[in-house]
Amino acid sequence: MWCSRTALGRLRRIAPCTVTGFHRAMSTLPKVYVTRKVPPDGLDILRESGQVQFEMWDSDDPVPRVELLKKVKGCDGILCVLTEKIDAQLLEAAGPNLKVVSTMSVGFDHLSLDELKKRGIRVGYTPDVLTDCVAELTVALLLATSRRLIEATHEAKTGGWGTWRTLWLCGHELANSTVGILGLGRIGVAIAERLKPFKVKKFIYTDVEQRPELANMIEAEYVSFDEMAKQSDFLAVCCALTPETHGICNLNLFSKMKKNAIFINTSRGGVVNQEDLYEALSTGLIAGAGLDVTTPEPLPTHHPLFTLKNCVILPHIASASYTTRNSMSALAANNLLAGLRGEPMPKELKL
Ligand SMILES: O=C(O)[C@H](O)CO
Repeated sequence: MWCSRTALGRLRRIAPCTVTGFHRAMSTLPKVYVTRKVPPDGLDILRESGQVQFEMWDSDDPVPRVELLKKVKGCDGILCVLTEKIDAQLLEAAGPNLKVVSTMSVGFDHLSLDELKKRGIRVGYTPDVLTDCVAELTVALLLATSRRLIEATHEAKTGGWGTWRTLWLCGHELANSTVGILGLGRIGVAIAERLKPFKVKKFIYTDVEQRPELANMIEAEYVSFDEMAKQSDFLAVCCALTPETHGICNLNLFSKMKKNAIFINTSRGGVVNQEDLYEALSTGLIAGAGLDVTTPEPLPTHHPLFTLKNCVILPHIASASYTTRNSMSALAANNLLAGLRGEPMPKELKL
């Protein structure tokens, strides 16, 4: 069902539509496929633009690949989320009309950038609008891990709470600590800004190159990867997943970290070697880990990491606030429409 504005545009959900004269009149509008039921703000923008006709996979679950390959055929634009692999096979299936791919995510490791570039397809993504939300969740996860909140509520609920004990459920505090940031960007800065009032002593960061402008905002010192491992009491991973960062958090890193260190990852699961992390956590190389992202997602419930009390695992919810998810969907829609008009996108990925 292909939908546009006016009568159909007023529908909050995309209801199945029958082919009518109205649809035939729309048939010259650029065709867009939306790969998931995205939050309403973005859908309203698409409908009210009058600029496109679009079809949406109207579900919270991912569109099956076979269906996706069928649906993108002949499309001018695709609005996707991070579970859809936009690779050579999909771009071939879409065909030569495809001009814009707009992802409702700041991460773009699901997009084959080389293949997109080769075909001159422009790419929109959604940085900035999720920075506060992701930073907030990162701090929550860090505290939940370092102060053992999940273990503590479990003990309270299940009869483990006996008398007050001097070292029971002790964790590690932020006051006077050194916080390391692996990959300093907007999100790393926002995390540091939130952690500063907890009386953190020092922020350090490492990256492929120094980022003086961002670092100055939080008075962070640039250090080598090894120094970051050695000095950090808390280490927050904020880098994008690229071939260079794939598996970068491995035994080499964990074995250099302090025994009281807390490792936090809200970027992508692929930056972590999970077997090595399991070893580090289970042998006491580091004190704890908080993960919002894993490989794969969802992480199977029988995965060894779930057996560890010192590992807190969340189901990729860092940007999950109503406000942020709506802003992401609105930005993704606006990127798509601008790209199809041949104008600069509000947030375009430079390929
Ligand atoms: O890449 C992103 O946008 C996050 O991982 C999900 O919000």
